[in-house]
Amino acid sequence: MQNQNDPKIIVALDFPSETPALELVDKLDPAKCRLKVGKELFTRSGPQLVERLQKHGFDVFLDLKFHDIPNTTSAAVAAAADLGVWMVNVHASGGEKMMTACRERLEVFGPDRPLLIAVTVLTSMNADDLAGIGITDSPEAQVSRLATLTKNCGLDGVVCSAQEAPKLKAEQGADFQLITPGIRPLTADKGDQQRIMTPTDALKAGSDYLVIGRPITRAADPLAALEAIHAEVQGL
Ligand SMILES: O=c1ccn([C@@H]2O[C@H](COP(=O)(O)O)[C@@H](O)[C@H]2O)c(=O)[nH]1
Repeated sequence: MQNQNDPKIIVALDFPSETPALELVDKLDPAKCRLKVGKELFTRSGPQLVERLQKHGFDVFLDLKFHDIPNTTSAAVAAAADLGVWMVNVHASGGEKMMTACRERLEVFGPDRPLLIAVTVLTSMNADDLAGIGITDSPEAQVSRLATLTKNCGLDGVVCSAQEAPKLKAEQGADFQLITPGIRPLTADKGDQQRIMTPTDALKAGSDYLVIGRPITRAADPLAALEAIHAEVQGL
């Protein structure tokens, strides 16, 4: 069930175990943020933790970025739907057949199905990284191509950098959801992210949801860091 407040900030719970994750979650308000469970925490703590977070009232984005053959991937998104998550994702580079199979598999879950989105180009990648895997187009062009494929397969949106948001909103329309990691307040470390934007600029550029991890979770006072971002974007 979707959070009626529709908070735009998704806190990435990238922790090595559920103890520090729950320590932070206990201080958070589900009216003000959603939570993302990714590969590390899910591999450690599994579906039980996701259920626990949901019982606390949080919408959960299960960020496992499935990438496999259509039969395997569609079964995995159905398992995520059974778990009751708000959002689940696959890699767009898995292609048309895989994404279509996933979308079709979720139809039986009706209107309460999770949002199904596809990762375009990881925000940690720049043009050189793309060239390294044989893609000579710019990240922006590759993101556009994969977003068009994703929309044609009937998915709800993509993971991209906020830098690509204006182009994608123009090309794919306002309803196509843009979930943007690589969010960095001005004072935050870039870390391994390449295509970054501040929370304010990202929302102004057309991001629907901001995925924010280390600027909150590694802050000396994570709650204060989240509150500062929340205050910054309030009313945008
Ligand atoms: O392209 C992508 C797709 C997913 N992510 C995930 O988002 C968070 C970002 O965390 P930060 O600490 O704010 O960098 C992380 O869980 C990634 O797995 C991404 O960064 N880029």
